[in-house]
Amino acid sequence: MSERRPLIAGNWKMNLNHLEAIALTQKLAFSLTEKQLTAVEVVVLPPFVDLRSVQTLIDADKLLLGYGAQDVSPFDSGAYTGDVSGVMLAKLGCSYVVVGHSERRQYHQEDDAVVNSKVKAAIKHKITPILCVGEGLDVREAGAHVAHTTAQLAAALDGVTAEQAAKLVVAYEPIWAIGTGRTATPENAQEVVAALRAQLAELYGAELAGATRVLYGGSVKSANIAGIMDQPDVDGALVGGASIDAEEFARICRFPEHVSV
Ligand SMILES: O=C[C@H](O)COP(=O)(O)O
Repeated sequence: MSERRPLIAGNWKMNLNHLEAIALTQKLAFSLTEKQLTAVEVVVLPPFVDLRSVQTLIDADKLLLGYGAQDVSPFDSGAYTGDVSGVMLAKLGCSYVVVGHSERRQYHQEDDAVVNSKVKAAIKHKITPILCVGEGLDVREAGAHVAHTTAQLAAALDGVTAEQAAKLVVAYEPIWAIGTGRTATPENAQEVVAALRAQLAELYGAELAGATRVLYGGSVKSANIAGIMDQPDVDGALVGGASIDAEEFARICRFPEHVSV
């Protein structure tokens, strides 16, 4: 495993109301020891309407859990019905925000330019973007997955300086593996994650690339996390479906043997 601190982030997607969010957060906190939560950074990414409840619980009980949002507006304020700004997320203490998720790209027509503007909005408000890239099955079958994902990464970071990119987290999520139960093999994940790191090195130099955490996402479960984490360039996971089951998510977060107690 690399020296980069592993990060396991649970993207709840459009699941759980604020009461269910409180129950899940409590259960998760009680399922993991301080040692485990120190060795591995564990972050929850609830829907917007749950954020205040999750924040209140984590702050009041000083839980060793991070939290963030699933989306951010490119705008700071104004007549943008339905948007939630980085200003608002920062006020709620969010440390992370997912940007460029394939579900946003697919269902909300977010193209590279929109993703780029959201990355910049997050950085402006000192919220770490978890920048998602990933290829569809057609691209994978055509053997163009590395070119596709590295191009997505470069486009999302257009105009972002090395200083601004210093805390960036990247997530490789092959679309064909999301919610399908069809996980990429650890070798599939390593190939693309290593290429993304090489792209970061090209953009910002080897030091920043070596310090940036790159996650894998797509049907991650307790049964496959160890093989994925064994890959030298994979620093953690962005977990969807399995993250709304507290026990299963805790098992995923306990993956390294040395923090199994
Ligand atoms: O953001 C998380 C990913 O889309 C993975 O979702 P999944 O674990 O349900 O496949």
